[in-house]
Amino acid sequence: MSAHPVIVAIDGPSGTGKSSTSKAVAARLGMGYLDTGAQYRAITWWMLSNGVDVNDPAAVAAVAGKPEIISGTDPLAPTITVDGTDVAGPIRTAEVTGAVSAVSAVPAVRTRITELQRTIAAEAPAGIVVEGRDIGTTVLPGADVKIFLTADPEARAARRSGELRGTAPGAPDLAATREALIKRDAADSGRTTSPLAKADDATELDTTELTLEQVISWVITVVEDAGRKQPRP
Ligand SMILES: Nc1ncnc2c1ncn2[C@@H]1O[C@H](COP(=O)(O)OP(=O)(O)O)[C@@H](O)[C@H]1O
Ligand SMILES: Nc1ccn([C@@H]2O[C@H](COP(=O)(O)OP(=O)(O)O)[C@@H](O)[C@H]2O)c(=O)n1
Repeated sequence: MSAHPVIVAIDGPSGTGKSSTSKAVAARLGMGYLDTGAQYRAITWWMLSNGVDVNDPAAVAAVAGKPEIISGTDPLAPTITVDGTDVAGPIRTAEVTGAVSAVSAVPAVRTRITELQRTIAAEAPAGIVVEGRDIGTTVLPGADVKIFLTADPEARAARRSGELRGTAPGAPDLAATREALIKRDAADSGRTTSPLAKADDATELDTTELTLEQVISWVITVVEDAGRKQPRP
């Protein structure tokens, strides 16, 4: 369909539908999928597991190069390991969620993870959908398609809360989930190094009133249009 493998960047705050949309789009178009939040969660998990003070940026920076993080990019079965250990479950705990913004704000962490992300995207044979906070602005500024998803905080909290109730017994209630989500968004948007932001050339979609299927269809149309506009090989 195109001259080179298509690269799609999907950014936005928590609970806007980035992961669900990106996975489905990648699966239906036969592309790879990369969850960059999982990588920041993985390095955070390693810091916590090794007794590193996550609120001490110098301590985090000093060991940022140590863990080996490997992401599997099959959208039907994405994987994440740290030094060979499968951490797909442990990276979703409230402890990691509460610490990830502090760890991901450390420039040495971002440099390391950004390099990893660029290598994965460059090596994706059939193109890739990469989702996160700074993909369109910093990681892959030359992406073929850039999308910025948004949704009202109430909708985002309700979605996240429903998801946690389904997977984690004893999960926090809606108000607590909403508060934690708003706090994390503020930290992610306010940090100095590559904050959560919409790239100037990204297309924004408010998903508040849309079903997941509507969002997926819309993104697929945008990606297919971009593929058609590319020069013939
Ligand atoms: N448009 C939507 N309408 C309703 N629920 C949605 C929508 N998009 C995503 N969800 C649900 O919201 C939750 C969070 O979505 P997710 O894709 O993980 O968001 P993000 O990656 O942006 O944090 C999931 O349970 C997902 O099924
Ligand atoms: N490209 C990215 C992706 C995630 N992150 C960080 O990683 C955290 C977890 O990302 P995530 O995508 O798993 O978050 P959820 O919204 O899915 O809970 C974010 O809150 C950011 O602190 C980042 O800094 N840059």
